[in-house]
Amino acid sequence: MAIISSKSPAEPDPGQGAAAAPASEPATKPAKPSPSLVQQSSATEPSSAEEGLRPKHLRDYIGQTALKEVLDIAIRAAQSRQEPLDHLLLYGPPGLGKTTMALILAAEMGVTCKITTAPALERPRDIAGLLVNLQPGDLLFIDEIHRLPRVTEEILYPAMEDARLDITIGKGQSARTRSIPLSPFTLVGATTRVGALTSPLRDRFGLIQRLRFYEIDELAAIVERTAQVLATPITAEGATEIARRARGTPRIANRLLKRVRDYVPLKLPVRWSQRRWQQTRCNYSM
Ligand SMILES: Nc1ncnc2c1ncn2[C@@H]1O[C@H](COP(=O)(O)OP(=O)(O)OP(=O)(O)O)[C@@H](O)[C@H]1O
Ligand SMILES: [Mg+2]
Repeated sequence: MAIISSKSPAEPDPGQGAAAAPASEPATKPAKPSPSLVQQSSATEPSSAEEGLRPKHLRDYIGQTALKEVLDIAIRAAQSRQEPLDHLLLYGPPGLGKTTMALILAAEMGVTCKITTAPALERPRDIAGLLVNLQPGDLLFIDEIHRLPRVTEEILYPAMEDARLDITIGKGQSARTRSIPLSPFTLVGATTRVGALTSPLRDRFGLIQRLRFYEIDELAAIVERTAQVLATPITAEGATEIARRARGTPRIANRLLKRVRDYVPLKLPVRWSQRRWQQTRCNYSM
């Protein structure tokens, strides 16, 4: 997976951020995170086509009933205690909604979601820079967390457990460790390979949740919702036909819907325009 990059005008030049430091430099100078390491979620500006299709609230997230129940309780408990949500590990095959759920959790908690991916956190100072810049309650989402380098992972241990960043100053016998307090935060890790996580890292997550493949009726509901977002008329039978071919995966269902949307107006133009007309009549109660 490519490193996420979203540079806003206010952000520093990538050449001056953490990513520009020499690879041998130890975690002594946590810097402002480079925009190539972190992306901030935005409810108003979808950064890609997929982004715009993501449900924004737990109530719009279709299926995964058991997961939603667990997270709903966790959210309400954290809010009543005015604490950040417990660290959460989401695992399951690609395209089932892990990133979507992380963004929803941040929205439900009313906090900022900072998104990064494990391969972007090569050096200790990459993760250190991210951690020290977190605001109280922020949600840090690390995708492909099973790919974290060992040295980065070890920095996360005290950060997750005690909201503390331990940094080593100097080398060899003169090396000293200094602790910097961090803002309390929530780490959400996502992985398709939970078995590849080390147990010290896995054990530091308060919640470990698996995403399951979706049932046909759930996928059909997702297709209907996506069709609505894309302003594409679709029948219940059509949504079910797409759902049947989606291999239990919302991303595949949405992709198939987009292909059907391209195909129908070209191959079945008359029926398409009739349906469009009916839909318009319906919308405006003509
Ligand atoms: N429960 C859901 N309800 C509605 N849409 C969903 C749901 N789950 C996933 N989607 C849609 O499927 C697409 C893929 O979801 P997402 O990117 O969250 O998957 P992922 O598990 O993070 O995949 P990967 O492992 O490849 O990173 C999104 O565009 C989202 O709109
Ligand atoms: Mg994802």
